[in-house]
Amino acid sequence: MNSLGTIFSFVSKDAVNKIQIMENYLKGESGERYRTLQSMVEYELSSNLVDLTKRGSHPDSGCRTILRLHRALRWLQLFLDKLRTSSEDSKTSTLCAEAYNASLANYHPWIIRKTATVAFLALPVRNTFFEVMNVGTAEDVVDMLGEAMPYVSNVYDFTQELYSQHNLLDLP
Ligand SMILES: CCCCCCCCCCCCC/C=C/[C@@H](O)[C@H](COP(=O)(O)O)NC(=O)CCCCCCCCCCCCCCC
Repeated sequence: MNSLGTIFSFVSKDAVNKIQIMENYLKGESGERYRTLQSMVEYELSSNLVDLTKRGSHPDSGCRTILRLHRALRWLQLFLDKLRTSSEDSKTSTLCAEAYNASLANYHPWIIRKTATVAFLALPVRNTFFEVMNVGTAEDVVDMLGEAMPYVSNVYDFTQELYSQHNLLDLP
């Protein structure tokens, strides 16, 4: 992200902030409960640590923080798949915007959507983007993405199922 330029700092700042929230829970006195998604959900729900309908005394619960990152993982899943199946002359900005509009955009206010759309325009063409990813040739990247995709999908599907069971997919 950082190698893509400061224009994406508003994205990585938010992601880093949310990861920091989860790391703090893991280091906290109930750290044990945050070792798995299931135990986090059970612990926070049974201890009333989640704002279920509107943001209140638990604005940064583990459940809502993971949900925000889970939605971003959906964007990443779509974006990586488009990268993997795109042609040489595809524009990363288009692939990124299509993935964003089909996922995260639905949860962001107008101003974030506009900022993100402008930021995407700064993305390099596909092969330059692959060089930035520093994984090797375009073929190496496509192979690596093909290997990584099942893991990304497994994590996404597992979280989606767990959150859907506990009706946590719309946390404020
Ligand atoms: C490769 C270029 C990366 C472009 C990133 C596309 C995602 C654009 C996200 C724009 C939103 C960022 C601003 C944050 C807004 C937050 O309000 C919003 C809601 O949280 P809140 O309810 O606490 O406020 N936050 C979120 O939706 C979470 C955003 C987290 C984005 C993480 C993106 C990770 C990107 C990983 C890059 C991998 C590059 C690909 C390499 C093969």
